[in-house]
Amino acid sequence: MAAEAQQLTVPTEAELLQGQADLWRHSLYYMTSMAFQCAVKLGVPTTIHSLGGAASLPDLVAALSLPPAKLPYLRRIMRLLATSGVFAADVVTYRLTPVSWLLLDSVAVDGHPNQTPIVLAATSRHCIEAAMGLSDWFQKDVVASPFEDLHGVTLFDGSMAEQDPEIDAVFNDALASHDNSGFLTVLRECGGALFQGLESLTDCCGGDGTTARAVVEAFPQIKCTVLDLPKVIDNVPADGVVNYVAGDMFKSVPPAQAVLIKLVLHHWSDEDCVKILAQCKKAIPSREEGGKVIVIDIVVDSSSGPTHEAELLMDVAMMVMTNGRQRDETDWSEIFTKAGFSDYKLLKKLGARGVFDVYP
Ligand SMILES: C[S@@+](CC[C@H](N)C(=O)[O-])C[C@H]1O[C@@H](n2cnc3c(N)ncnc32)[C@H](O)[C@@H]1O
Repeated sequence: MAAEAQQLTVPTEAELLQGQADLWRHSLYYMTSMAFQCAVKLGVPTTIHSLGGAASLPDLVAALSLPPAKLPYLRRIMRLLATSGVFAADVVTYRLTPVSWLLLDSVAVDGHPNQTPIVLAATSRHCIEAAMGLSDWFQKDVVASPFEDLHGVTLFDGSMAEQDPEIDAVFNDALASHDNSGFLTVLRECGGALFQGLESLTDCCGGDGTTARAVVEAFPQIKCTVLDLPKVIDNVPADGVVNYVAGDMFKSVPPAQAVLIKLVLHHWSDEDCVKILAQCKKAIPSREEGGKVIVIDIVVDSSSGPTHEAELLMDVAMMVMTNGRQRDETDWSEIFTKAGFSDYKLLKKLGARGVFDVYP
């Protein structure tokens, strides 16, 4: 012990000063989230877009109908958000960045729907209070997530709507905008490899059928079925394109040549994923007959940088909000094997998402 203590190197004065600045950063990161939420709620991205893509502070204050006395405060918020990459700034104007392009009302850029609902859900009182309870949660012997432990409901629980319809609507919008984003990129980058030649497909937890309709539009020969909970399916109007089935994926998945399960498994524990995938496997024929499960989900990689940081933040978000987690390729491989699959291929990594073909 003493020998170990002698080897401790005390940080230099300069390092401690840097450490203090880092401590402020880590304690106050939530101010970035709150400033981000504030700009989104005020409608700053859409306003910059409607002003031609560049706006000065006086332009913004006028267009947003803010009291002129708030201009210096808005400057401080915008400076922080420009430093964080949400907006770009030169001496007098603010412009959109890829982040703020994702937050425009009525503008879906390259099939990415407006991501405002995600910002509002992630920065909602429900999520923040659950995250604030993490240390208490660690000391309790409970299996429920901090969110469920605090609020008494899970994210997909029907009783959330009864308890608080407003926040239930925020979460439903957030899930829809999150899950529907980026699928056109998947179709473009690996649609042929995934869907060419398929006769039928079940989208397990396919929500309102947005993904299934995009598949049928690109591959009209595929007969698509969407499975989701009754509370979701009961509110989806028949469209004559997709067959909607209300059910529970833990009990059975409608049979098809392939099952798609997109951005679902990261919400569930390893044990639950094995149960869900086992039901998916029951729904498909053998590999020789073209049977496969298409898993699209986050794959944590070992690199560093903003995408990796986003993957780790999403991992802790899953810990706080659900019993799920984000997984690296080895974790996914173990789950596929435990669920009885013989082989898999990671076809593509698109941003943080991985696209897998998993074979029975
Ligand atoms: C994260 S969303 C996935 C949406 C969809 N896969 C997409 O990419 O657009 C989760 C969906 O799972 C559904 N769900 C949750 N539990 C389910 C269950 N036991 N059986 C069927 N669907 C379920 C929810 O209603 C919700 O629509």
